[in-house]
Amino acid sequence: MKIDVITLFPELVEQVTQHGMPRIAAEGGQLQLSTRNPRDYSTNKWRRVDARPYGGGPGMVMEAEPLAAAIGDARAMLGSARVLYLSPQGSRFDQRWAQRLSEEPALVLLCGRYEGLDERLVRQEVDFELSLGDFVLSGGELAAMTVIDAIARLLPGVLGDEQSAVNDSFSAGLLDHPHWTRPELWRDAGVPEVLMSGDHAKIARWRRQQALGQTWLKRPELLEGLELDEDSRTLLREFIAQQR
Ligand SMILES: Nc1nonc1C(=O)N1CCN(Cc2ccccn2)CC1
Repeated sequence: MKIDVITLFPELVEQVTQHGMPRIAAEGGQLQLSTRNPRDYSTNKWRRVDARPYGGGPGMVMEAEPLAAAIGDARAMLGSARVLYLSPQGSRFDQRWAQRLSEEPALVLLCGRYEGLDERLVRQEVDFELSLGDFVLSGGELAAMTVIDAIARLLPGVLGDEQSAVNDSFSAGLLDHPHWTRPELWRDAGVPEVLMSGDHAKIARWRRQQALGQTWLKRPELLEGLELDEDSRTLLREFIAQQR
């Protein structure tokens, strides 16, 4: 998968393939990341790419033309690529979006700064507008790096088999089950007996119940979107009964 990121801070975004799963994906050839600075497409000698907003008001707006030219070059290099704009106005990014985007052959990620982009550029060039959440960052770069990380782990061959199980719980729409590791006793707190039993079927069932229970406790709205099978409903009822 090819990703080209249009950003005023290429050196920041390029850090994302220096660590973790994006690094593994880049070294393994599953992910090819490139960056592009809109200032290289500026038509003025100051390399400015922002201007004052029509209608007045604070801050600056990124001009359409340098961004459109950068997108044009990115698309020429990648072949037909969808354009994703990271902004607080977008649809909420989640694991389903990560899965959906990881199936694209190529993406152009657009990182905005200042107060945003000229609306005509958004309307004419942007295919997806996504938000990481209802908060305001300094720019789209950290959001783009987060999206790249979430996509990279889903690319074929990047996660080992044992790790893809981690994905399963999230992609199944549930929160993860809790984890314990050595020492067996820490500050007088031990480990649930079932995890020491060596009974892998029983452990898997207990972990499923914990994932269901933790989701019920912390993010009940996630359960509303799921069709639980009879066994899961039984596990959840048992968990809830134990809470009382
Ligand atoms: N939340 C987020 N999820 O994705 N990106 C963000 C985010 O906060 N930012 C900061 C502002 N940038 C520029 C901007 C400002 C206003 C309207 C559109 N664009 C975009 C990226």
